[in-house]
Amino acid sequence: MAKGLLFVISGPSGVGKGTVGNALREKLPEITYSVSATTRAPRAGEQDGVNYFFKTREEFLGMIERDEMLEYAEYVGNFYGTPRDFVDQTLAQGKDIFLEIEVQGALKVKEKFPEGIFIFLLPPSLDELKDRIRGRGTETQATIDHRMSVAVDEMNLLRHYDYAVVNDEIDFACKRIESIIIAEHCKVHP
Ligand SMILES: Nc1ncnc2c1ncn2[C@@H]1O[C@H](COP(=O)(O)OP(=O)(O)OP(=O)(O)O)[C@@H](O)[C@H]1O
Ligand SMILES: Nc1nc2c(ncn2[C@@H]2O[C@H](COP(=O)(O)O)[C@@H](O)[C@H]2O)c(=O)[nH]1
Repeated sequence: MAKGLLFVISGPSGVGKGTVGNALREKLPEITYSVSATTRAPRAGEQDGVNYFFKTREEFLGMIERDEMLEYAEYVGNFYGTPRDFVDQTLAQGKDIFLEIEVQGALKVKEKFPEGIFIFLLPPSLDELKDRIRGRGTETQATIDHRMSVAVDEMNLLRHYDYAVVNDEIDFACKRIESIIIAEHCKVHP
């Protein structure tokens, strides 16, 4: 059986990875998403095992020691990582898998899966990015400032990606990503 394709969608915090991801899941219910582990505290409404696997720092470090992470990164004071087994099992079943992760982690995945498809979601502008993070209402002013300063460094790493998708309108961004998925599956040498 042919293995599935691994898609990585990344981009700065607040650009809309989660929002576009949710819209894609509605349109393409067959898509499998990896659920990350994090040491960040849950936000209101977030559920363990659905949005993230919420871990203590000790539990997370244990997962790293046992080599259970495909990649992990420390981002704005918390650890985030992709559990390896679920990704391997999904690909082995011939299904595509989608990772929604920040840029340091995406580059680590690229070292291990150079055949992966790396999509960078861009904001229409930095001002719009700041408005989106602020508008979400989940971060303190200090965290917004920290995330914005990281965002500038992250956008300088766009050259390592295969595709750049501007998230101006959710529907347009979804269509662009759907087109990438279709094109990747039509490749003679995927
Ligand atoms: N195309 C868009 N136009 C306007 N607002 C948007 C758009 N896409 C997302 N948003 C809004 O921007 C905010 C941030 O979106 P979202 O939480 O999906 O970003 P994210 O990239 O997943 O963030 P993080 O990396 O911090 O998890 C949300 O309030 C969302 O409703
Ligand atoms: N390297 C990884 N980054 C991840 C993972 N899961 C999520 N993320 C990214 O972290 C930031 C912050 O997320 P938030 O939920 O606190 O806003 C964001 O860019 C996520 O995409 C992961 O497994 N590895």
